[in-house]
Amino acid sequence: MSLSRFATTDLPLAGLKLIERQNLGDSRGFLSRMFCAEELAAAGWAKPVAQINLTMTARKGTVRGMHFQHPPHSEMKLVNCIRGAVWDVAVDLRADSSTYLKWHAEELSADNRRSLLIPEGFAHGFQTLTGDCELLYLHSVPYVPGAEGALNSQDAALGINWPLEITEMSERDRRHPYLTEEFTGLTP
Ligand SMILES: Cc1cn([C@H]2C[C@H](O)[C@@H](COP(=O)(O)OP(=O)(O)O[C@H]3O[C@H](C)C(=O)[C@H](O)[C@H]3O)O2)c(=O)[nH]c1=O
Repeated sequence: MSLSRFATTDLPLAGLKLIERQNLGDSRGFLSRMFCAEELAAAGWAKPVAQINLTMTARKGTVRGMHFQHPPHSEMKLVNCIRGAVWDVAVDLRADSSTYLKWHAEELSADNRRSLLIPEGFAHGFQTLTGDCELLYLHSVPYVPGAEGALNSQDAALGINWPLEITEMSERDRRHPYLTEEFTGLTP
């Protein structure tokens, strides 16, 4: 049996990866590995896990995001959906990237066991496709409130095509600024 517990797919934004967890099932149920430093180093996860967060979002159609941390607190995120299903979006904010301000989305769900490995320099957000969605985040650096940055998920300059009518968003997320020329991207 292969020791690999993950299938990794390169996505159109350099460094962004789709990680599919393998289930080892038997008559009792299954075992699924959520993280492996050695295997995921090959997919680009180059630091220890600094923090793990769990969020639950009750209402279908809710949007959270688009969040990032400013350098030097830029973070890698491994976003896992362990209950329900979400439309998970990463936006490339790397100032020197050929895909600067481009976004890519994947459907992550407890059933498809897919995760998004998001490199430093990206904003992240999602929309719930079901009720009671739980996301388990692995972060490569601690949460630094003063380093938080965000883009507005509705910004036409990003043009994110959210799949459902938006049913809920935090006031803080509603008020994130729209992009102006002053924003020139993130540099490490
Ligand atoms: C991110 C974070 C937040 N907090 C506190 C700050 C607020 O008092 C409260 C909720 O924070 P926020 O509204 O930013 O949480 P979300 O909007 O769900 O942010 C999450 O969703 C988007 C899509 C993401 O990508 C973030 O990484 C992820 O954490 O938790 C913490 O204490 N630690 C943390 O690591």
